[in-house]
Amino acid sequence: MEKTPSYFVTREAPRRIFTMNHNTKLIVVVRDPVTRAVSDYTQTLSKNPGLPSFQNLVFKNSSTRMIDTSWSAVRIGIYSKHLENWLRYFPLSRLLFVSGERLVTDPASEMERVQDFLGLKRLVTNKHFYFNQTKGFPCLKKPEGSSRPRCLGKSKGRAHPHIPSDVLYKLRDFYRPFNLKFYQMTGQDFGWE
Ligand SMILES: Nc1ncnc2c1ncn2[C@@H]1O[C@H](COP(=O)(O)OS(=O)(=O)O)[C@@H](OP(=O)(O)O)[C@H]1O
Repeated sequence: MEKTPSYFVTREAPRRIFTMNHNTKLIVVVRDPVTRAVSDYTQTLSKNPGLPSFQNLVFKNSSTRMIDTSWSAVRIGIYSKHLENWLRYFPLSRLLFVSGERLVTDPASEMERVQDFLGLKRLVTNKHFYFNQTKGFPCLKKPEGSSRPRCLGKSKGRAHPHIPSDVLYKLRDFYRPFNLKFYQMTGQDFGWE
């Protein structure tokens, strides 16, 4: 097993992985691309506090308010475009799309889908998770090799900065057709508004 968020959006990755093993099963966690962009920005901001504001980066120029698709935080969320590249090499049945939202609201059922997809026994179930009020996310009750509960680290589930709502609307409008295309391609409605 191997993971990195960048595989899904790297042009050469499908061909390379297909050449390595054409039976590879691929699991992709996707979340609302607008929240994803803000999350991506938040992560970069944490490493570079002098970064311009989100609204400065998201538009090509502030008067036309055209979305800057060359900004990686925006580009990565155009899931339908990336999926097209993968479908040149892999049938849809080799890909599983996990909902990032349901991974938070109902991790056990998303983990069931993962285990079924991999042909594994459903060993990870509801009883392995609890909702940690302080973290604001589900955590593992008892990870393997430990008797203590474990949440993901500080860099997962960070507070996002406030982004003006008109900026978010613009971005939402931008993604809408790509999201619909993605729902059609995957046969899954992720419910991003
Ligand atoms: N259980 C649990 N605990 C904490 N965080 C959770 C959990 N489930 C999903 N998430 C969401 O995961 C987001 C971070 O994952 P990333 O994909 O950005 O990580 S990485 O790219 O592999 O570094 C992170 O995004 P941010 O909220 O923007 O920090 C979380 O929303």
